[in-house]
Amino acid sequence: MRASLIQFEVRPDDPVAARRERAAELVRRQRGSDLVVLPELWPVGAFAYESFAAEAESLDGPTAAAMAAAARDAGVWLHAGSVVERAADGTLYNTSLVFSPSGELAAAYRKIHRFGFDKGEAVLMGAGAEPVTVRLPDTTLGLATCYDLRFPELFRALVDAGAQVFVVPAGWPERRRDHWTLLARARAVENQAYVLACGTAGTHAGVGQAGHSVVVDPWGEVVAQAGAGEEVLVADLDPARVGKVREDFPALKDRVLR
Ligand SMILES: O=C(O)CCC(=O)C(=O)O
Repeated sequence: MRASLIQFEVRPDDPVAARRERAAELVRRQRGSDLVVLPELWPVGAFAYESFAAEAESLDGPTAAAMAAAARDAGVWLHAGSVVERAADGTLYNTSLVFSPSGELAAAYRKIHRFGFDKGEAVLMGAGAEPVTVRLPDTTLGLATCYDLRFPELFRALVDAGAQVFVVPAGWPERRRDHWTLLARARAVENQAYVLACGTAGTHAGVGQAGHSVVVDPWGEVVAQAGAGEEVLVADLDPARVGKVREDFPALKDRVLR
């Protein structure tokens, strides 16, 4: 199973429409992959708080439409990263979208742990409530977004729901890059699952981005890792390896607290 992580650069001077077109074109170029992943809030920028309300869209808005078409054109499963969703009651959410190769919306996940403490996303957005998994032909994805990576209980809930591959779009800051790789590996080791962690490149809203998207296998080994700039990171996953690691070293069976 081939995964392509598009470590997109949110260029501050690009209008949202241009970012959308560029991202769609990058997805189309991944024909031959099974799963393509984009990062968190790439249409607006994860730290461009002042633009969240103006750029919010519904789940059949322009980004969803462009991503559905790109998934269909490329014939891939597409985790399209996240958008600022405006729900019917006006609440904003940081919502990840997954499309099937025929362009159907297969899943939407509202980020549960909002980042910013007393500002930014934490005050501008509502919190999601439901862990989300997505069944693919060969595996099951578990969805998490950026700051969620710090909350192992979410990943355990996803494992209990059958997840074998965690997909984590992010806009992780350069300042905490060490945490990014460390936490991605920790979530892989403790859950004996693949982690596909796809961040952004460049600087937007004055926040330098970590890049260094990473694919970690169920033993915690780094299979592939990007550099700092815009890049497509390609890695081959063996879905059978999850079952093999869980069978050979059955630590998940020794859980006591649920
Ligand atoms: O947890 C972190 O260090 C980064 C989190 C973050 O930037 C986010 O969730 O948008």
